[in-house]
Amino acid sequence: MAEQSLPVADQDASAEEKTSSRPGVSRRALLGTAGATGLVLGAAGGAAGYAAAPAAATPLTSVGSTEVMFHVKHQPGITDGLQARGHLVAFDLTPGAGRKEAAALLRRWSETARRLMAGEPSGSDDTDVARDAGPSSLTVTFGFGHSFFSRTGLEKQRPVALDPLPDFSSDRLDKSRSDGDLWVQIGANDALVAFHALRAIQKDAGSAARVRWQMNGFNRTPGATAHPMTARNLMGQLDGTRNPKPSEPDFDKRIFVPSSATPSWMANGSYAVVRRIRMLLDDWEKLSLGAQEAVIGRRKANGAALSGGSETTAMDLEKTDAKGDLVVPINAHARITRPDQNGGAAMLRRPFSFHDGIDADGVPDAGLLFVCWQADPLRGFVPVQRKLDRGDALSQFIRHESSGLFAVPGGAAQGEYVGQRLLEG
Ligand SMILES: C=CC1=C(C)c2cc3[nH]c(cc4nc(cc5[nH]c(cc1n2)c(C)c5CCC(=O)O)C(CCC(=O)O)=C4C)c(C)c3C=C
Ligand SMILES: [Fe+2]
Repeated sequence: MAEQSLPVADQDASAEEKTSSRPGVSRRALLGTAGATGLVLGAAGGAAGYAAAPAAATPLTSVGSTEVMFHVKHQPGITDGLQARGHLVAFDLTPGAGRKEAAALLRRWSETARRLMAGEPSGSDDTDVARDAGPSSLTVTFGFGHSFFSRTGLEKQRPVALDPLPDFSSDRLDKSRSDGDLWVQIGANDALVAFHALRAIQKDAGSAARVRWQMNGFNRTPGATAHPMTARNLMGQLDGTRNPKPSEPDFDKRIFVPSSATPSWMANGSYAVVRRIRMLLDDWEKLSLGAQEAVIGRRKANGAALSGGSETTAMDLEKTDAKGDLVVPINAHARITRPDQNGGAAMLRRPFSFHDGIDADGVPDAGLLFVCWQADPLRGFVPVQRKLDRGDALSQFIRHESSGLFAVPGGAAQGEYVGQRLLEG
């Protein structure tokens, strides 16, 4: 079976350098031995953690002790495994705030993210909400929206790839919950750790920026299953099976901006497309199992293609049944989204599910916070969404309600803040 939608430490050789379970215990060792319930005494609770903590540090499992590094080549939160809790927040700079204020904000945010990802308090005014929980695989990721560049007088530095996405006929977008000058993605395997980071990031914004929209999501808790599995979405499908893997030779080329790219501040960065996609669950749940499987082209139980085999068996696009009909229908979602059906277009999907209660008309406000990563949206999300727009069996069960496109620069080097090369270049 594929890993939890995204490759975790065991699949991604470089992940070992990006995560650690202190003290001196690698994440891989923990997963392989004690697993998610393995105790790590004193991790993140001692000298490196809450400085004012009592002498006896809280024992942590590997879930709590796992730390994702902040100073890495690509920002955290892109290739890391799906986290149990997530917050997506867009900010607009306040009137009067420009490049100088934005630079100071990114400097503050980067320092807060570094500290919290290491399991340290955010500062002297820390609220203690994340006390005892360790870093819990917290990641904080920062991006810039199209409007950021005119607000800060940096139009010449705006990448062409950040041009607004085209309109899609199936879009039902709420502009107030779309776009934004700045975007922050927070993920953690502990809900309190994620909330704590969200509050710290919001407080850091001070008078420089205010929240434009916020969305909250979740995934299965890592460690809930004995072996890592591809995650399920709220329609019950295994979602993420065919995500590109870091071990594949063209992974970096597909997902990350090359170091030689222009503008140079985007070297090693990526572009995030964010869509709040409502699932029309009342309609979906009325379908028979067979009809649901035909919509996707894969089995619900194990994610295998309808042409046979297991989750990882290649889909046979030509296979027909006794009547001569294609066993993977021509409009099946998993058929028409494939790179080989879209001129090679590929993306790394790293979503969170959401559930914001029940609407006035009694239907669940639930679905997918679809976040996908690519080196260029015109060779990733755009052609695939155009194809889906023309005839995806899934389209009558979903509704795209908001949209954002953000330029996410490469990771900050030691002593640097995220976006410094843009803001001070
Ligand atoms: C434009 C990109 C995509 C949108 C929007 C999208 C929405 C969406 N997808 C599912 C469920 C599944 N998607 C699956 C595969 C899949 N989907 C996309 C792209 C978009 N999906 C791609 C590129 C792929 C992989 C294609 C391939 O390479 O084979 C699957 C099958 C399992 C898997 O590979 O992940 C499911 C299930 C939902 C529910 C949804 C909107 C709510
Ligand atoms: Fe999909």
